[in-house]
Amino acid sequence: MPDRVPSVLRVALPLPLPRLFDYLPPRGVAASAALVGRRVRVGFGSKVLVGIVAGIDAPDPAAGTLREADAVLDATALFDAELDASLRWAAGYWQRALGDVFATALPGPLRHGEPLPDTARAVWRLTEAGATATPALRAGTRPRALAERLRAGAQDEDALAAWSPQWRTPLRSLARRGLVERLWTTQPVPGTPRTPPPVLGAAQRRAVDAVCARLGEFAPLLLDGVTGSGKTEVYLAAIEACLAQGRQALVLVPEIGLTPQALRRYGERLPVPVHALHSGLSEGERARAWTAMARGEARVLIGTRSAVFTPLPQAGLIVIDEEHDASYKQQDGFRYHARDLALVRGKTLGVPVLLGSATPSLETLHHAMGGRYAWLRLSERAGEAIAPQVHVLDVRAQPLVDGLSRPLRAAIAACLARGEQALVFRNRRGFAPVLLCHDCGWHADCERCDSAMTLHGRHTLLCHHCGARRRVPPACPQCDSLGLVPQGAGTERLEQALAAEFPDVPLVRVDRETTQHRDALEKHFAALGDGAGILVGTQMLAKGHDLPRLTLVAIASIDDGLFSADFRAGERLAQLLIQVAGRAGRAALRGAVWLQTHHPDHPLLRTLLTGGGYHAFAAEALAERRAAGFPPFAHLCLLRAEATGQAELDAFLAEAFALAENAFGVTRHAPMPAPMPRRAGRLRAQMLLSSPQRGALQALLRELFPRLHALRERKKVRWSLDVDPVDLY
Ligand SMILES: Nc1ncnc2c1ncn2[C@@H]1O[C@H](COP(=O)(O)OP(=O)(O)OP(=O)(O)O)[C@@H](O)[C@H]1O
Ligand SMILES: [Zn+2]
Repeated sequence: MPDRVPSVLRVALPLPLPRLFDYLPPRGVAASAALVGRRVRVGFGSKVLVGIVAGIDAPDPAAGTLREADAVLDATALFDAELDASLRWAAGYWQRALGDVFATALPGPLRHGEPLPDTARAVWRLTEAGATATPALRAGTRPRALAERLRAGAQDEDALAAWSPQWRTPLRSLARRGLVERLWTTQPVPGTPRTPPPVLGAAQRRAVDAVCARLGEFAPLLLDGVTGSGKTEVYLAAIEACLAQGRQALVLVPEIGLTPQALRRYGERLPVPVHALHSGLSEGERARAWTAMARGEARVLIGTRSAVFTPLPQAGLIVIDEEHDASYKQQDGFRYHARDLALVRGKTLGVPVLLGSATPSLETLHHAMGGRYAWLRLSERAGEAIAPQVHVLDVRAQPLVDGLSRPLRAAIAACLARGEQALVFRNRRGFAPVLLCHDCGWHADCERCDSAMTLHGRHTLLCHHCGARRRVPPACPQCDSLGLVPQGAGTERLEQALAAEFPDVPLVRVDRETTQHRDALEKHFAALGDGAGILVGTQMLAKGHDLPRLTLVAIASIDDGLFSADFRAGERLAQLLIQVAGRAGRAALRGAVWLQTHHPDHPLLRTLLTGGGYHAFAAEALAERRAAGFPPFAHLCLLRAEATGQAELDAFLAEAFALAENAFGVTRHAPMPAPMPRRAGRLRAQMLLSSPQRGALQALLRELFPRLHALRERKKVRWSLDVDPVDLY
């Protein structure tokens, strides 16, 4: 065999090891560059894995006999040149094995080696007989309404489902009479009846024009618009312009932003079917949406974090709604940030990336202030709505019963009496955050975590960190007193108190427990009706919802967030407060916000609520970050480690610390316990690296990552590198 001829496949396997694996091509297949980007099935130890050919190379003379790959699974590469380049960049930047990154980017079925799915969609249209018969169908019936709808054009099943959850019944009735027929197509279906857009305000118009002027080139743009200012209308208009140029659009939304309500809004306004990609879908549905975009059949995709990995062969625009949202950062495994990856893709693709928020992240705001991002502002609410009035309620000298003061109860009562709706916000689920012994001060802590257990109902203690559950003890385990009292109020307790006080209005609780399914939120809103009513809930209520009768937002407490040690805690809290306050008075009715606090003079609250609002807060916070050397003025990487024994943990971090010794331009901070030093029975510690130069930090990480993998201690320690961590926990 002539040596040094490229004849082995360098395969990226879905393993956390930072290297590629060499295989001979399957018998009868030549190792050519054309194989790069295709999936192969290979034996690995006793297992069979699906990997992606990352390159073709000459065999390493030092390597022993190589195994043959079992099969090549694709006729062409799965990732186009841009996506391939972006994924390689992501693997390098967030320090993750390429095989793992490739696997994350693929929908489940493709990752497991299945063929690309069939992407044809079922479409219904009137038959000739149906077109003739429609006017004769009984008026006011559902079959008639459906036939009228189909007269305007054929509709795919998603559009019908968005029109009515019970669409199948009238459809069957028409089908039985031969009035409708189904066909399968991969083409977008034209002629879907659409809701006309509102007339845009001047600021909205300017923003749309600014985006449209940049179509066809990379441009990062921040759409900085107060809550209810009509940012979504700007996205929609920009997407329409992008579609009119024959290009595709990708819209990213936060985890909980993608309600059926939001999907319907896009679906009814855009002239093409809107595809969705999120964790509520089956793996097969996700693979179909991914493939339809890859083939150019789908033109618009809305999805959560992982939708950022969708191929965009005819990209025109990327929109990131609520760009500040923490759910864009993956918090385990491959810790990528979807917003940042979207910006990199936008640059490679040469398309604008539109970041929207009422409370932009300090990083993004800093870029806008420095002129690196175009800064589009919407400072007023759209249509008739005006900004809500804010009242800060000093509760230091007020008796709180079940977490609610008398003036707040009165404000809620007045709101309900006007036939309007109130939202009572508390970012703690459960009945009470702490169970305390009134006599000796004992409180119920988790046995496996350094954390208090939350009381749920009357009898259950639950750890929100490890899921541990136990029954409330009959008496204090320390002093036998019977005086165990719940301290503070979670959503469950607020719900009970409000139900007792206002028994005649619908009351809905929205938190993780009551909102398991994706359409649960919509059911909750439906149960609220459109008269007087109360919503109680956590931050799930803070985002994106538009309830026209909602005029009062009551913030029961955010005091526990005011004194957190995390450098981003203030930013998070400010964003949450502004977002939840932004639910009040979004339509014709004026809104009000009431905030109960024991710290009315806290600088964050003063600046945010009575001073200059979010931008004044952000200016102060940026000055503090600059002084303290925190992002965006420094770049961080957190090495997190956990182990069952303290000695292994310390030894691992000591070695890591030593490895980082000679890094140029990077500060290595001494290892220390994590803010929660014990979780689920494991000890946790961390080491922070920081640098004012992204490049210097990246250079260190490139060296450090493989060396950490080679450490002797690594086997007993679970560790991860978190580049640009969103929190230090
Ligand atoms: N130009 C307009 N004229 C009249 N109504 C409008 C206009 N633009 C938007 N609206 C309406 O104002 C409301 C708020 O708009 P939208 O949901 O787009 O705001 P947003 O900025 O995305 O809000 P948030 O960030 O708070 O979720 C919606 O009911 C929308 O239909
Ligand atoms: Zn626990």
